[in-house]
Amino acid sequence: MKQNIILHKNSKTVNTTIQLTGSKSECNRALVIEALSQGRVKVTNVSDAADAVLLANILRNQESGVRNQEVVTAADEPATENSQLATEVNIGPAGTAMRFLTAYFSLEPGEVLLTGSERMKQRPIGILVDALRTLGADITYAEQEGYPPLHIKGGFEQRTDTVSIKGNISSQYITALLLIAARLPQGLKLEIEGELTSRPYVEMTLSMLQQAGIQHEWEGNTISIGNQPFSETSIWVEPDWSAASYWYAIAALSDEAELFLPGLTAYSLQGDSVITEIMANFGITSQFKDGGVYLKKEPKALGRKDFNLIKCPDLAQTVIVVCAALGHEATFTGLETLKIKETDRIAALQNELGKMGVKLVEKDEVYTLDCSGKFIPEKMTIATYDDHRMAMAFAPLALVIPELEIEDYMVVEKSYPAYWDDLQKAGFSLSQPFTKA
Ligand SMILES: O=C(O)C1=C[C@@H](OP(=O)(O)O)[C@@H](O)[C@H](O)C1
Ligand SMILES: C=C(OP(=O)(O)O)C(=O)O
Repeated sequence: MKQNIILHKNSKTVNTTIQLTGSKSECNRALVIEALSQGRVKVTNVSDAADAVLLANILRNQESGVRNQEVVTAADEPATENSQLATEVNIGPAGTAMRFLTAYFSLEPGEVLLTGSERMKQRPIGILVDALRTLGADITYAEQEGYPPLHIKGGFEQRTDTVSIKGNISSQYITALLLIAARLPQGLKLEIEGELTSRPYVEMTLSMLQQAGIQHEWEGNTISIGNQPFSETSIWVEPDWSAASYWYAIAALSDEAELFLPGLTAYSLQGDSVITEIMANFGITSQFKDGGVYLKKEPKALGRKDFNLIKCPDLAQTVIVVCAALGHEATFTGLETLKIKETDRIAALQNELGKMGVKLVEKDEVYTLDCSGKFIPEKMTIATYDDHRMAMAFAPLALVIPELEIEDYMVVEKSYPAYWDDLQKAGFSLSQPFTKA
């Protein structure tokens, strides 16, 4: 059952140490690499993020041939005595896992019906399916053309080594293909058409493959990976910088803040570590020492007004909510992909910021905050739209709004299950709303 939570924060001071769980993005890549490496690569510091835990269960249970799921017949192929049975794999709301597994199950022998939550069935996957079909994969749509669920008959014979793919919809399609590339008999030459969105995520993939012994070349718009073996190695998953962004937001909305986040380094594979630069504009200093990062709030006039978030879309809600709370009328670009994430994040932000009189106005793909009608309500209830980042990005508003209610608070489990416990540790008080019997 979906439940709400009410947040209060009396003092505007925070001073604590928060140990963040492993990065969902790094962990999901590492798990796929581990599975593809046939026992050579081991993942350590597996994330507590529900999406990563689910992916680990699916991939690590495969040897038994069970994949931890019920065996069903694919919807587009009624059961007959001769038809093969497909194993149903349900990845819920995990977009990254959906995309990575589409490539993975195309490669590995076996038949799978890969499905997810209702929202997952609205998140496009046609670009990836087309690319895999060009390579030779056998994938059919079990419901709507271009969207999950997918019926995948694995173990395809490779037809070509060269595939062209649009870069501006989701980098996850590109990562999915790169992850399996070294196991393709002919390797892969991936030509990226047009602009590449979320580029640091592709760089993260290539770096992690390199850690596992897989070499690549990236020349112009083409990434090439030859058929090659994985090395014996272990991959340690760094703490999650996207999760760290909520602590930067908390610091930005506090009067005094001193926080220590162990395990985070300046040389992260995660593009979201750019939160250190973004939040420097809000007076938050980041000092890397003792194997982690110290955040400190320093008095500073708000400067920067333009934020291009094309490389770090998961920071959009964090940064936009902080700007709204501070009445900082900034403009944002690079937000095009937000409409196909866990929810339409643009619409969700517009609705929820509207509850404090702030507008997020779009013109020619430039989004501007209009704070002219901004007010601070005594109580505000935030809808979260099955999106963990809506809950986590709005919670810091408890530092400015006396009573903040967050709907369906358990949604944070997707990437940061300990979020509410950590807020309590930082001095936020949490209570369940009174519900009539
Ligand atoms: O590869 C990844 O781990 C991710 C890539 C990004 O998606 P897009 O490439 O679709 O923007 C990001 O939003 C998502 O949370 C994680
Ligand atoms: C977009 C996200 O995740 P995914 O695409 O993996 O569902 C996210 O974590 O913000």
